[in-house]
Amino acid sequence: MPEDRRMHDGEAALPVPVVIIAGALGAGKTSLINAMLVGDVDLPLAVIVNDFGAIAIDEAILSATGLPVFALKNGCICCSLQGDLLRTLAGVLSAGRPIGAIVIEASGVSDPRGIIEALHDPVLRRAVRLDAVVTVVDVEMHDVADDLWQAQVRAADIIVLAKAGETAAVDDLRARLAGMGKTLVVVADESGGIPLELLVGQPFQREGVPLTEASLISDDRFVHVEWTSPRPLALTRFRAIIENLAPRLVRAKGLIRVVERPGQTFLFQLVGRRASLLPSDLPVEGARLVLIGRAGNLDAAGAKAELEAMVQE
Ligand SMILES: Nc1nc2c(ncn2[C@@H]2O[C@H](COP(=O)(O)OP(=O)(O)OP(=O)(O)O)[C@@H](O)[C@H]2O)c(=O)[nH]1
Repeated sequence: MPEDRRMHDGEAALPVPVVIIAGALGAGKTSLINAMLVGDVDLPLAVIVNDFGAIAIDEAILSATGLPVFALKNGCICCSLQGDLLRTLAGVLSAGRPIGAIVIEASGVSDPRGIIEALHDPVLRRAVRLDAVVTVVDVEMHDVADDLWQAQVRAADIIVLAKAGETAAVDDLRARLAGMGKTLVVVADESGGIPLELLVGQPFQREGVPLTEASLISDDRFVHVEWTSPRPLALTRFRAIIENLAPRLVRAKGLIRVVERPGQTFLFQLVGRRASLLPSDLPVEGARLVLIGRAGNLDAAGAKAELEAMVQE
């Protein structure tokens, strides 16, 4: 069981453990954190989440657990938001509530080395201690040739395999990861989680990650569309638009209401070609959507115009 780092009067505070959760867009990072938060955790946690855009879907999902969630929006914490991360961490630590550990969910476009570097801030290092860098890998959908995927894997102390279906696929992936020097590989349970004890308590020893401005993989290879509607959507029209855009989407998520089911919110998720629309208790007026694609492939303005036309019809 991780030690309790609550501050008591007159006691010097121990550094608060920090866990970074990294991984490709849609790999299963939020699901992993959600499963850990709703599990029987005997440690007061705070979560910092880096949604890619201003429409903070992950923040909404994780806030539903009732635990304190702090969002970093409009950028990527590994590069443009490093200063925001440090300010947010300072804010979490000085908020006056007991904090046993801080979980940072990186955006799917983050190179974890930028976050690790930010945590080396000399002042912050007295207050926080990086215990583990976790990279979530989607067993079915990952691109081993992608340099961002490789950077995320190489930076990890522990790899969590999400969406593990066929044993053969898991075995193949384990072998590939072993070839990259990654042998601490855990398969997420049915809820998408792993025991928090694996991550917090004993910091992993890691070699310094050599990092230069030039070697950090920036987030400008992706473009995103953020779109809100005050009115519910026609489901058939929404489906047709998403099917049309899907070949150019890497990731999409959002909360929508549909005219066919008044009063019910749905959580829309798309990773690659796999989409789901599930009832949700999260509030939304009409729709809040984020679509992400590769720069040069997704026409962000065109996609937004299509969505806009849907509610004008
Ligand atoms: N079957 C299955 N689905 C999963 C698992 N983990 C995540 N998913 C689904 O995969 C989709 C993306 O999951 P998220 O947890 O939002 O992924 P993420 O890495 O946080 O996504 P971004 O923050 O957008 O990069 C959702 O539809 C999840 O329900 C898993 O272990 N098994």
